[in-house]
Amino acid sequence: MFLNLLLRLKVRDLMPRTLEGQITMEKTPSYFVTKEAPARISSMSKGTKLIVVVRDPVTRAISDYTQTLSKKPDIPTFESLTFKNRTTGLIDTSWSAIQIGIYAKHLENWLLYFPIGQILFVSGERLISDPAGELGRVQDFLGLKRIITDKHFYFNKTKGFPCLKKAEGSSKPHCLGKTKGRTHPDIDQEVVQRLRDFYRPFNMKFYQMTGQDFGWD
Ligand SMILES: Nc1ncnc2c1ncn2[C@@H]1O[C@H](COP(=O)(O)OS(=O)(=O)O)[C@@H](OP(=O)(O)O)[C@H]1O
Repeated sequence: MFLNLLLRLKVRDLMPRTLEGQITMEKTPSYFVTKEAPARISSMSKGTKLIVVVRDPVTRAISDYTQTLSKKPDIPTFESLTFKNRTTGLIDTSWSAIQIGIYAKHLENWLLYFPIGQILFVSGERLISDPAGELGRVQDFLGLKRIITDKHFYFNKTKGFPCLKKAEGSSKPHCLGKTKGRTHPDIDQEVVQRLRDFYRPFNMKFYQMTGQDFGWD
């Protein structure tokens, strides 16, 4: 209880003051999967708008593994970490790369504290194929004028991703850094298929809960 209060005070202390006409934002990838986060955020401010970027959980798991591999090249293969028992095909749901992609389960936790309308789900896939469209949804959700449009983006062939025509406060184009948009290792297609089958029911539940079909199957 004391720790909870301390953490609340700390987060609030770290946040800048929000003046009239300003929005204060805070971003941490792990919030969505942190058990204590909904209660803490709700007790700090019930009206907080929440934005969650989600992508196909299978690609997400591979992306997560790619990130770990870049820091620890000696870890076991993705295939061996995926299974508790490869012969029976039992998936290791305690591996965080797998666990995080069970979005329906994490969302249930948030819905105990926030109405679904207070959460915007951004498609990670559309953020790449149509960044302006997806950011249009974000601006609408936040009650902002649609300032960021198609005009702000171009597709950078070398990077293989959309980039900004001009970075903030600069006249130069800007792409995200090297750690965003890495090449993923080739994963055994049988393992990928097994993971698709594993996530399907959770994805369906997630589509139902959010009223959005993310098209991951
Ligand atoms: N415009 C643009 N440029 C580069 N990358 C883009 C872009 N839009 C979305 N993405 C995808 O963002 C993925 C990296 O985001 P992260 O998962 O690291 O984000 S976070 O740190 O968890 O917030 C990253 O995942 P990987 O491809 O696995 O590297 C990208 O697919």
